[in-house]
Amino acid sequence: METLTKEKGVNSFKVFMAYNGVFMLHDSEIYQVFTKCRELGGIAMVHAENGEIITELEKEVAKLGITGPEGHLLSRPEELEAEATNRAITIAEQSRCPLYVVHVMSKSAAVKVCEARRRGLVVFGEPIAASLGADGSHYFNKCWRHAAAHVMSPPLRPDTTTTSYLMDLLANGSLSATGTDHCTFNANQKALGKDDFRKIPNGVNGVEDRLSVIWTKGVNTGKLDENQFVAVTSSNAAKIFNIYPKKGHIGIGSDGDIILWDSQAIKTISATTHHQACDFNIFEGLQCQGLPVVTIVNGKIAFENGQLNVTQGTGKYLETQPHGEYVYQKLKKRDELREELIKQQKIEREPYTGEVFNVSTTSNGNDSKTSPKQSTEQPAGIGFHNRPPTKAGSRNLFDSSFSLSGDQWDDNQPRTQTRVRQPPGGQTKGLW
Ligand SMILES: NC(=O)NCCC(=O)O
Ligand SMILES: [Zn+2]
Repeated sequence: METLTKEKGVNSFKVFMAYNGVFMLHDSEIYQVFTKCRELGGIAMVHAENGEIITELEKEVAKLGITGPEGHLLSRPEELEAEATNRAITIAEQSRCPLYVVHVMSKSAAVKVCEARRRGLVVFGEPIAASLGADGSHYFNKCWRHAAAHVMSPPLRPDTTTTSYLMDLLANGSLSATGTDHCTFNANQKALGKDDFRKIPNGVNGVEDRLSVIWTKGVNTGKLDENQFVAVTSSNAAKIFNIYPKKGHIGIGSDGDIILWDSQAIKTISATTHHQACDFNIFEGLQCQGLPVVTIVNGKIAFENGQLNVTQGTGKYLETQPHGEYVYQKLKKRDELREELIKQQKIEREPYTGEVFNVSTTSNGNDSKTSPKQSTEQPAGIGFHNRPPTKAGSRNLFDSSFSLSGDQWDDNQPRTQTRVRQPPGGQTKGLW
């Protein structure tokens, strides 16, 4: 990560909480990535789904005889997206790392992003063209090819109000930018999973249609105004990833990447007319009003009159710098204040000078040495368990510190009786 940031112009890192056994990271690993990311001034990105539970649900669904694409949806309920989103936010908060949640697909995951932002955390949520323009009913389509073409993760949601809900959250600033997660496969590639939904390659289209889908579903419905459209499709992302105003802005000094937009132009999206090397389009049949009519890239016309005019190899790698102000300015200030606050909470004490006993409570790996030792110090013959500590060094939870007779392992150590004069619930004369 350090090499990428310092030498290769990379300022964001995506971690996966799904794809168990392949890309999935565990919480401690995510914490380490986020901590490093924060140290480098980068932005952590997350694919938020609970990969371990997905594996279990996949097995259950398959056991019930479901092999088709609907199994993909049934084993990835939106609660698993919301849980992981919340967990990623929690880890980001603890590591004080800015977080960008990619492909927000469900209402409940989006709500987790909203709640975090309401608490002032530096968290951004990105719905995509697919979650704003399509829904999960397609997984139940009778045609295998059709259903499989929609397989992506997290999946499209069967709740058909999800698309407009996510658009509302873009409009009120709770979600920040829109992406596509464009990752297409032809039917014969999706067919890897023809007998087992778990083997269908994940991914759908989005790049070509993103702007028209968002204009149609966002601006034409009165949810977004034109300026918000520009913000959520372009300038917000440029700010978050620290390439503004080179990108995301029209002005002197900015790159000549511009589209001319015709808000009245109409087209019906179809795989038969699109410009993508893919035999399916998840927006097939969607009538869009609002289209790019001319696309200018780096000052040159790349698309006009429905014709693409690009030369392979003219794209440029864009380096991104860490510690972008838009994301990091307030984080730096917060760090200063946090350090101050922690210092203020330090308590000056006289050092403890009494005796120190070994006890059975081991809470971390460092105590593992004392645990076997203390077990030999227990009074002999009273029948306590003597299990060694767990691999992680914690007390073995099967190892009780009590015996059936009521004896306790430290009965040989002196105890003092305590009279509680002001117990909760009122005074008593008895002993507690
Ligand atoms: N999203 C998806 O299904 N495919 C792309 C890989 C990923 O981000 O999960
Ligand atoms: Zn992903």
